[in-house]
Order: sequence, then C-alpha cells, then structure tokens
Amino acid sequence: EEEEVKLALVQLIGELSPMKIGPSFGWNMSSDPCTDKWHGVSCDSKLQSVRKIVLDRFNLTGVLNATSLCKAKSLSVLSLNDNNVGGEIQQEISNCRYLTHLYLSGNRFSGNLPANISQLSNLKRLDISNNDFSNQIPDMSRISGLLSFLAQNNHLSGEIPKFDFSNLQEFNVSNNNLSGPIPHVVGHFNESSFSGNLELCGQPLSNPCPMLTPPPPKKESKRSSKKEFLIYSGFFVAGLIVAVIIAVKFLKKNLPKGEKTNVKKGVVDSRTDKSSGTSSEFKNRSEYSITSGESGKGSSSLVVLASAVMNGLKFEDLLQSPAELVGRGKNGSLYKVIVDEGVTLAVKRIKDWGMTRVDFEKRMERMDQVKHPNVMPIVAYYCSKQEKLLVYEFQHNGSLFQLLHESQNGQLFDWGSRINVAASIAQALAFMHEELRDDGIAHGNLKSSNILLNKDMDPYISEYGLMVVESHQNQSILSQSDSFKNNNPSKTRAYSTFKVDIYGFGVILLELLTGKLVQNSGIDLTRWVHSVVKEEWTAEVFDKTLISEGANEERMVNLLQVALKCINPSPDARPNINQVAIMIISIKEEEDKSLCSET
Ligand SMILES: Nc1ncnc2c1ncn2[C@@H]1O[C@H](COP(=O)(O)OP(=O)(O)OP(=O)(O)O)[C@@H](O)[C@H]1O
Repeated sequence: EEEEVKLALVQLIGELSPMKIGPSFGWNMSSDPCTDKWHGVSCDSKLQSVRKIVLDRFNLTGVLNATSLCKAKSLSVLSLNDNNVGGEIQQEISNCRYLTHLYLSGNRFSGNLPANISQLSNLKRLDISNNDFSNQIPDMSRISGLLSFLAQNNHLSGEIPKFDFSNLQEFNVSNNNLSGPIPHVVGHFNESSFSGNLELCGQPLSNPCPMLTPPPPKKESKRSSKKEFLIYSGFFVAGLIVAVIIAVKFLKKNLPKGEKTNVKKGVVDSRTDKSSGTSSEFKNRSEYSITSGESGKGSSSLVVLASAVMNGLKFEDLLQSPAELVGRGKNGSLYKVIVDEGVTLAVKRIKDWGMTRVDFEKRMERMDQVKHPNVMPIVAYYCSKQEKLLVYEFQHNGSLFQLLHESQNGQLFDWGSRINVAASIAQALAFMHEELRDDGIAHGNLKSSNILLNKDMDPYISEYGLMVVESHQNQSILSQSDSFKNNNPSKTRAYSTFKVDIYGFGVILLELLTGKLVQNSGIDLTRWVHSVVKEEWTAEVFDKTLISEGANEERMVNLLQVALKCINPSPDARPNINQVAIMIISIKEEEDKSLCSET
C-alpha cells in the first residue's frame, strides 16, 4: 500500500484503541498492510491495495475516523461488529466509494445516519443494528443494488423512507421509534421486520392505519396485468406458430417461381456470391437482383425522399455503379455504392421483411417526418415484390463498433468523447421514442455497429425504422396514445421493444466503458460486468486506456450504474430513455464543469 494509506490506517486504528494487540497484529508504519498481512486486513492480490477490514469482537472503543478510513480507496468491506465504537458516522464515509459491505452492528454509534450515505452507490449490505442511532432514516433509494438494510434495535424515528423492497433480501427496522404507514412490503417481509415501533401502522402489522393516513399503494393491478400478459403471450405464440406454418406453405408454393425469374443482364445474383460477409472486393455492378419484368419501371420505383440531398437519383444510377459488399447483418446485406465522384451511398438490401409494400411506404414516409441531427436520414427507398432497398449516405468514418474494437491507427477515443457520444445517442433516442411512441416504432436492433460516425465524428443512429410492427398492434397503439401501461398484449409488445432499445443502449454504454466486445448478443459482456461488480471489483471493468488517461473514476462508476440499470433482466425495472438521458447529461455536465475548472 502507499505510505499515505498506511499512515491513515495507523491513525484509524489509533483512534479505535484496540485492546488485543499482539506481535502479529501489524497496523504500524514499519510494516505493510498487504505484504505483512495486518490483522483483519485483506488485500487485492494484483493491485496490493486494502480491500477488506474485518475487526469483529475486538473490544474497539474509540470513534471511526471516516476520513482516514476512506484513504484506502479500494476498500469494499468494513466490518466492526460487536465492539464498543461510539460517536456519529461522519459524512466523509461517502468518500469510500467502492464500499459494498458496511457492518457496524452491536456498537454504540449514535446520532444521525448521514444523508450522504446514499452516495455509496455500490453498497449492497448495510447493518447498523443494535446501536444508538436516532432521527430519520435517510432516503437510500438511489442505491439501486442494496440487498440488506438491518437497523433493528436503535432509536430511529420518522417514517420509513423509500426502498426498493422487491430488490431487498433482508430488511429489519424493528424496535425503533418509527411512525406512519408501512410501505407495500407484503410478500417480501413480515411482521418481525417492523414490530416494536409503536406508531407504525398498516400491513404486515396488525394495527391498521387511521382513516386519514393514505393507504400504501397496492400492487394487485400490476400482478394481474402480469398474469394477463402471460395469457396473452400464450395466444400470441400460438398465433405466431399458425402464421409461420401458413407462411411456409405459401412460400413453398410461390418462391421457386419468383427466384427463377431472369436476373437483369449484368447484375450478379446474390445466390452465386460466395464472398464472406466482409468482402472488400469491388463488383462491377451492384448485386441487387431485380427481375427483368420489373426493370422497366425500376426508375419510377425508387423514391428519393424530399429532404434528401440526392436530388435526381435514379434506380439505374444504383444499378450501374460499382458496389462493394460491406457486410451482412441480421436485417440484410449492406453495399457501398459510388454513384458519382464524391457521392458514396450505403444501400441496405433488406431480407425477409414481413411488411407489405403499402406498410413499407407508409413507414418510410413516417420516418421522413421524424428527423434528429443524430439519427441517420434515409435518402431513398425502393420497393418491389422481390426487393426492398434503403439508401443512406455512406459514412466514411465507420461505426462506433469499429472505433472501439477495430481501430488500428491508435485513434484516441478519450473519456470526454465517449461521454459525449453516450449523451448524444441518449438524447437522439429519447427524441425518437417520444415521436414514434404512438406508432409503436422503436429501433429494435440498437448496437454499436448501428451507430455511425459522421465527418465530424458525431454519432448517427442508423437503421431506425426497420423494426417490424404488426398492423393490429399499430392500431391499438394509435387508439390509445397515452402510455403503454395497460393490459393490451400488443401494446405490451411494443412497450417491450422500447425496453429492448434501453437494453441495447445499456450494452453500448458497457462497450464505451470497458472497450470490450459484446459477443453473443451482449450476453457475455453483461455477464462479465455483472460478475466483476458482484465480486466488488468495480474498478476492474473499465477500459485500461481510460484508466491510464486519468479519466474520472467517480463519473465512470456513475455511468456504469446507468448501464447496469439499462441491462436489468426485467424490462419493467429498466428506466425509460428520458430518465437515462437525464442521468447521462448530468454526468456529462459534471465532466464539462471539471474541464472548465482545470483550464
Ligand atoms: N451508412 C453507412 N455508412 C458506412 N458504413 C455503414 C453504413 N451503414 C452500415 N454500415 C456498416 O456496414 C456494416 C454492415 O452493416 P449492416 O447494417 O448490414 O450490418 P450490422 O449492423 O452488422 O447488422 P444488422 O443488419 O443487424 O444491423 C456494419 O459494419 C455497419 O457499421
């Protein structure tokens, strides 16, 4: 450990006046807490920094100097159970940012539990039971990962503040002076968690609240809506199976004929293309196979959107220009097409899109009405029986995925730029969700390869609008424009696709923070981050280049907290995009402020 930390810890133990000091106790300036294994201290084996201090039943009698304690920056566990430590918990405890377990049970701590304990955003277990704490319990609802709050046998007063009871595994405030109604905890905690508070009322205690006290909100409706959701999901799945069977029969009948129709002279049929998904080879002509029957009306079928800079673009222009297959994704293949000198387009050939021509055209018109500077506009579209094409401007600076994972020229992607990218995407997504909520159109496939960088290296969300919405679903959403919170299964589906975007955005945040690849649709990265955070090694997740650049750890941890909220396995528990945008903008403002004060 560093000398400064060692000194602080020696000071800390001095103020706690331990009685049982033997030769193996350590805790002095002539030894090291990690290499010389001070009593009760565990260290991180790689970084050689103090992670745990456990001094239970040591007859400690003094006070806890939080300033000294938190000099040990990587401290995650402090356990001083069953001693005689007194005085208040100083508010400097909030500097122990990586603290996950704080066990202070069975001491003589008194006064308030400081309000800024809520800044310990990594805290999982807090045990202050069997002390002399008084006054109100601070609001700790900001600590999203809190699993235990044990505060029985104190003198705490006032009402029970907000907690996420569905997340808590342990909760006990029995034998205090708390008053007022108990929040809705039925099903999570029983009477023993609340007994011994004369003025507490409502379930699970047997004394009902007086009529004037508003009863705690009931959760029955949510449960029944969940039940209905499951029932409707069942119908939906069954319907889907029937639809697939019909579609397969229909395709078997019709597809061979359609596929065998002549391919326009000079146009390469995609089925003969053996290139892997990322061929850089130029083809003389484009690969979009239109049938000879359609080629005549090709030019009239390409709709160049009014707002596009590409006036006068013809379908022939696309066909006759050299095209390069850039990649094949979930939604189809993407070609780079150089139409004219200085004009390069990206043409997306959409595969298997279960949308009628009319719906497709409607969708394109709608997308043309909703514009945001960080959402890639559609230049043109083409629609025939066999083919659906979308035309975008080609972005030479590539995607966020490439910048993070494939950048070979050591391109610097510093913390400031990463937070700017995160804030811009969040704001753009918030705008799109707001505008297209009633249409039920979320992105549906948000990932770092769909975030492109324009010539100023500003992010562009690409492929917004490709998500398929069933028409009856559309209808139901339009007829109830307000919110998605009702039991209609199709609305629930659209609502959940918006929540899928939140998940996708959370994974992008994880990529920005860790610099690591997602793999397997995000599962590996999210699992890894969860496991590291669970093991209380939060600082280990961050991209090493950010650490060596000296990026502010507190703000990185704050952004990580946002990401973890977004990737919550339960869609309902994820925040909405407005909440996400607000959280990220406030982190960005902090960052901007700190830059101003530095210069
Ligand atoms: N307008 C564009 N300009 C430059 N590159 C683009 C453009 N649009 C997409 N790309 C890049 O082309 C590659 C292939 O894109 P494509 O959208 O087909 O696949 P994907 O994003 O990997 O998958 P998906 O089909 O699921 O979106 C990706 O690397 C993507 O970043």
